[in-house]
Amino acid sequence: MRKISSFGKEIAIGAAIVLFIFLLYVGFPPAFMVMGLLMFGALFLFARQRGGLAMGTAGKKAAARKPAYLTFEDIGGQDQPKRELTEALDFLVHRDKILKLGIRPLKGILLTGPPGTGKTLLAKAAAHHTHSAFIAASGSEFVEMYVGVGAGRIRDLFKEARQQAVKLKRDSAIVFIDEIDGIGGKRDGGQHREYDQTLNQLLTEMDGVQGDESVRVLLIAATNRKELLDPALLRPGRFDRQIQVDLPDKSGREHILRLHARNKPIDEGVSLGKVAEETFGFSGAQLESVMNEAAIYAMREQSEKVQTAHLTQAIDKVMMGERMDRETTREERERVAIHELGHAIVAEHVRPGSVAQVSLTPRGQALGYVRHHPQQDRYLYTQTVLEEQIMIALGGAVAEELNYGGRSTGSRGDFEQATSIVRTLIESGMSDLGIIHPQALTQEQWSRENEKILNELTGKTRELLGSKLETFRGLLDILVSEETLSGKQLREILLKQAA
Ligand SMILES: Nc1ncnc2c1ncn2[C@@H]1O[C@H](COP(=O)(O)OP(=O)(O)OP(=O)(O)O)[C@@H](O)[C@H]1O
Ligand SMILES: [Zn+2]
Repeated sequence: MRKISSFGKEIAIGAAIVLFIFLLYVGFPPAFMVMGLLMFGALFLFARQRGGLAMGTAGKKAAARKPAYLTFEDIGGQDQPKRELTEALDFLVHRDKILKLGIRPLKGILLTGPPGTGKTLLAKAAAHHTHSAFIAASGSEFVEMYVGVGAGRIRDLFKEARQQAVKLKRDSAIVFIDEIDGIGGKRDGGQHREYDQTLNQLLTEMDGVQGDESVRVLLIAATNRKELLDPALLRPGRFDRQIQVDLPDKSGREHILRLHARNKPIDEGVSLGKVAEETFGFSGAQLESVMNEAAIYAMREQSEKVQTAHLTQAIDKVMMGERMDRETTREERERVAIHELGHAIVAEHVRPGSVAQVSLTPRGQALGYVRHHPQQDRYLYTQTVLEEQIMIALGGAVAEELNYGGRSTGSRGDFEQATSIVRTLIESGMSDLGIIHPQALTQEQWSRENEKILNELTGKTRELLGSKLETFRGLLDILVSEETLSGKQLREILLKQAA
């Protein structure tokens, strides 16, 4: 919350306390105490409202978020992004040195990666690290119908950042814009002017032509769809640094869980390392939910500590999302469709002609499925074949992640399948461990290798599907309305898109 609103709140609280003391002092009957309480409430609301009204539109949502006080130590995992970010920030910290050497000052840092991985946290920590003022907004706040409004808001945002820095006696400010693709997406020919103006204003602010050099403004932006960004934004002098923020690996997950367990009584029997193992593919935000939900389960059972069972329940709940025995909505069907298309597109890519049908009809536990042409029984599998199978299995979750930023329960069976193929790879000596006796492998070695292989193949799958996001749209419409898509249809559309 910014100065103005906390100031108002202080007045309100102060006034209420004075009133209370007064009432106590004169010994009024209880009815007056009730009145005092009511007045306290009214004053409090008034102060809040005043604080809100006094804020600019662009800054309002930003100010509703938490303040910037957060350090890199409060962020779990993400060692590489943290390192890259602090290196980049040195340019801001050692400003004089940089100027002396004639190095072009850093204008922007782009954080890319799936939602909930801590991009916002990194930006806040960056502000703390560089003693900068911090102001945040989301790209979606600038999308307006009227020409010039979005551009004006960008101008206000940067102005506000500079003013705040002056007020806090800082010589730099960090502006954080989440979902930058909302403003800086590719301009394809027919785009209307409003959009161009907003982006142009952003570029102008980044170039810093307004000359007030007493405060340096650094833009940190985040997106989970970098491929949609206008190339103008990616030119040197704009986002000079691009930092990939991925889903946390196992040790990262454990670190994040630990951070979110800090304020909770955890039973000695709980192994957060185990929880980390069971949450492959979870984002930091999902892990935070797991800890929170577990504490809620503990409370419900009137347990004083969070126990393993609570955590297990919480993992299930977070995986399931909101979905619980009710009819599927269009939204859900779209999600299932995206998931199944992920499997199908990877399958067609690694084994052309192999998909027989993609269907959204629930079958058994699954809400959708991909049917493959029967393959000849194989007795020998090469490493490539096994890796392709793993990629097909991962395709569903990766497609969801690329299109929605998160995963769902739908992928649980897929991960089990992927893991069991990984086991085959390792046990037949096709992993980096070489030829080993399976029994000689410790649990730790096993899961490290498993994680490594899965991460690598997830990356490959992501690359493959990431280049086909357009195709998803077209296929999605057909699949959701028809509920099935034949292998032939799929191949035709894939070919057309590739042409
Ligand atoms: N690395 C992490 N360490 C600790 N907590 C994390 C981490 N990543 C995410 N979280 C938790 O998830 C919440 C959301 O993270 P954050 O807003 O930084 O994600 P984001 O990458 O900016 O996502 P989005 O793109 O959806 O805005 C945080 O407030 C925090 O509770
Ligand atoms: Zn699946």
